[in-house]
Amino acid sequence: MTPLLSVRGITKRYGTHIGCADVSFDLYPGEVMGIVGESGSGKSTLLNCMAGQLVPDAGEVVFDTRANGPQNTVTMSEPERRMLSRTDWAFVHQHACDGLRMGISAGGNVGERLMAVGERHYGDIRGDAKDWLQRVEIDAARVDDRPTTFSGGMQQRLQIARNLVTGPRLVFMDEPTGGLDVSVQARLLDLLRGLVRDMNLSAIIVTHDLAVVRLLADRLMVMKSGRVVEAGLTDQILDDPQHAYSQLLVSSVLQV
Ligand SMILES: Nc1ncnc2c1ncn2[C@@H]1O[C@H](COP(=O)(O)OP(=O)(O)OP(=O)(O)O)[C@@H](O)[C@H]1O
Repeated sequence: MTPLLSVRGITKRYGTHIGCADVSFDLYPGEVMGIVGESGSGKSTLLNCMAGQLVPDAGEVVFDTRANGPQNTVTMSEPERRMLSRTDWAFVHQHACDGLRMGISAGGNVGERLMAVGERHYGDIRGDAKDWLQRVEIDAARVDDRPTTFSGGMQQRLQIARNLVTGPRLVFMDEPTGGLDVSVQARLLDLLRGLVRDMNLSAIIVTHDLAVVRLLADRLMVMKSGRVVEAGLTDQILDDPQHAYSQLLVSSVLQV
């Protein structure tokens, strides 16, 4: 099977400082990869390099495009990459305000992404937007309300609807449950798990929270100082971490 995403030797420096170094892995269709590590370990740098938001100093990110098969997204043209990020890719930010347009309605937020891929029929767009609001457990009657009137959990669910409405195949998530109350986090995780399964989504999830990866990720990469120190099946790493740093990470969480 062709990997959906093939990452080879991704390295990003900030001046002389290493953001991430020599990261390689394959992600297959329907697979969810978790990236964990302490603050400053390079998780966001790696995620942004993979999602085309940062240009790596070295390495390739090869994505199996629908139209032309595997393509290196690091060297593809900006318009091609932009089109990918509207169609096949989605990016869920930690702070919903970074992924939503707070000044337009909830329906507008979902509909905008449909229009970006060529949908023009107002009635269809509004209908799809309402359907998606319901799928993320937001009352369709709120379609004309602005996200500023929503709770933090609702804003995050709206961001997810906006991202998934165009049927992407790969979703990048940066701390999707960060900053939310524990009960709100649990509901969001349940929702995400259902959507990933129903849509057969592939996802890469950066998080501090091992409960998030335990629930969502098939595989895990543990990062420290910009490098991957351990990679493997999530349950295996969490139940029997091999690297001293992974052991510390797992035990420090268990003690909380
Ligand atoms: N714009 C930048 N300029 C200089 N150094 C940076 C920049 N962004 C990140 N770094 C450095 O690169 C390293 C990796 O940072 P990164 O944000 O990728 O880590 P992280 O694991 O995502 O951390 P966090 O969990 O706190 O978001 C850190 O040492 C950080 O200080």
